[in-house]
Amino acid sequence: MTLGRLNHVGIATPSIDRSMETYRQLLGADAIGQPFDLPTQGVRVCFIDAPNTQIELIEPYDDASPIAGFLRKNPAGGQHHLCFEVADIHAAIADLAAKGATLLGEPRIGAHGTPIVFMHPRDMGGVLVELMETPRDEHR
Ligand SMILES: CC[C@@H](C(=O)O)C(=O)SCCNC(=O)CCNC(=O)[C@H](O)C(C)(C)COP(=O)(O)OP(=O)(O)OC[C@H]1O[C@@H](n2cnc3c(N)ncnc32)[C@H](O)[C@@H]1OP(=O)(O)O
Ligand SMILES: [Co+2]
Repeated sequence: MTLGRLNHVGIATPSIDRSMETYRQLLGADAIGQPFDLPTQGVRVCFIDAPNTQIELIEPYDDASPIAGFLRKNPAGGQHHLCFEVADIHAAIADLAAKGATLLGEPRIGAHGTPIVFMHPRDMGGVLVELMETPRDEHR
């Protein structure tokens, strides 16, 4: 596999509404999307566009959400994951498995409508990494 673009930085928050306001007021963010639910991933999501990447605000959708677990340990929220693009998610998974990395489950459709998969943080120096297949019309 080849490392692709940094697609987004995932930020866990107990309140998307409050976080949107913080990014708007303190950082001058002016391209803030509408929040939407993604029950299959257990999250409510809102994207903020920065010039070179996106911030993904994520709030738990329910108590079973991975973000609910994260917030129990970090009640104020915080940096949760980095998401890098890959050209072919199945090729990336095969390559990583051959290198002994642990993938967290099967690929699922993520917030950008393409398959995503997560790597265990212990393989990446304590950083939770999401791999996302680049949308077809954005291959470069
Ligand atoms: C919006 C949709 C989608 C997109 O399209 O972009 C998303 O981004 S969805 C985002 C939410 N989904 C996920 O996070 C799915 C993958 N995550 C998981 O499977 C789990 O959260 C986990 C990473 C396996 C951890 O879950 P769990 O084992 O239940 O929690 P523990 O608290 O026991 O943690 C075990 C171990 O991992 C460390 N950890 C947990 N979360 C993180 C994190 N975000 N970053 C870095 N490290 C993390 C935790 O500290 C434990 O470490 P040790 O104590 O050293 O064992
Ligand atoms: Co993400």
